[in-house]
Amino acid sequence: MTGTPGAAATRDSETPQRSPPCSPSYDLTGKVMLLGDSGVGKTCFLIQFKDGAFLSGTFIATVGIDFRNKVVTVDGVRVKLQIWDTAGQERFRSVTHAYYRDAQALLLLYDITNKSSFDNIRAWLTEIHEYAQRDVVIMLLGNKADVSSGRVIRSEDGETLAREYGVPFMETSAKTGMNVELAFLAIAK
Ligand SMILES: Nc1nc2c(ncn2[C@@H]2O[C@H](COP(=O)(O)OP(=O)(O)OP(=O)(O)O)[C@@H](O)[C@H]2O)c(=O)[nH]1
Repeated sequence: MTGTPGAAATRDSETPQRSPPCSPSYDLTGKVMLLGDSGVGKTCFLIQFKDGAFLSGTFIATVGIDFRNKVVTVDGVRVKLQIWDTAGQERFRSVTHAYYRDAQALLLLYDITNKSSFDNIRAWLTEIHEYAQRDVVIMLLGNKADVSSGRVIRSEDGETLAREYGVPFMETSAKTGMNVELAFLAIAK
C-alpha cells in the first residue's frame, strides 16, 4: 500500500525512521484506564504522571470519566498514552464499563491505608474479566505508600494477591511520585 497523506492511524504504526516529515510526535498509541475504589488516588496518580504535581487538600471525586494524553518513550519508540481516569464511585460504574473494551492496559489501584479498597480488588478483577478485552494488560498498584503510620495492607499481601491473579504488582505514591512513571512505562511495553 502506498502511504496516504494525513492517515494518522497508518503513520502511528510506522517506525520513527520511516515517518514522513510532517508525522505526529509519536509512533504508537495506547489506551490505559485507571481503576479502583473512590479515594485510592487515581486522579492524583494521573496528575503526578502528567504534570509532576500532587493535589493535596480537599478530595474532589471524579464524576464519570476523564482523560489525559502523555507521550512516553519505550525502547526508542514514542508511545502516546491516552489515560482514562475513571470515577471509583459505584454510581458511575455503568458509565465506566462502556470504556473497558477499548483499553489495552489497566492500572488497578488500592490504598494501602484502606482495607476495603484492597478487599474490593477481587470484585474489580471480576468486572475487568467481564468487560475488558481478554488480552488486556493489568497491573496491581498499592498506592499511598508514603503513608507509613496509617498502613493496614502489607506489601506482601499485595504481592500474594497479584501472584494469585498472575499480574505484576508494585507499591506507589502519587504524593512523592514513587514508581508512578515506572508503572506507566511497564504497561506501555
Ligand atoms: N498521602 C497520600 N495521599 C494521596 C495519594 N494519592 C492520593 N491521595 C489523597 O487521596 C485522596 C483521593 O485522591 P483522588 O486521586 O482524588 O482519588 P480517586 O481514586 O481519583 O477518587 P475517585 O475520583 O472518587 O474515584 C485525596 O485527598 C488525595 O490528596 C498518595 O499517594 N499519598
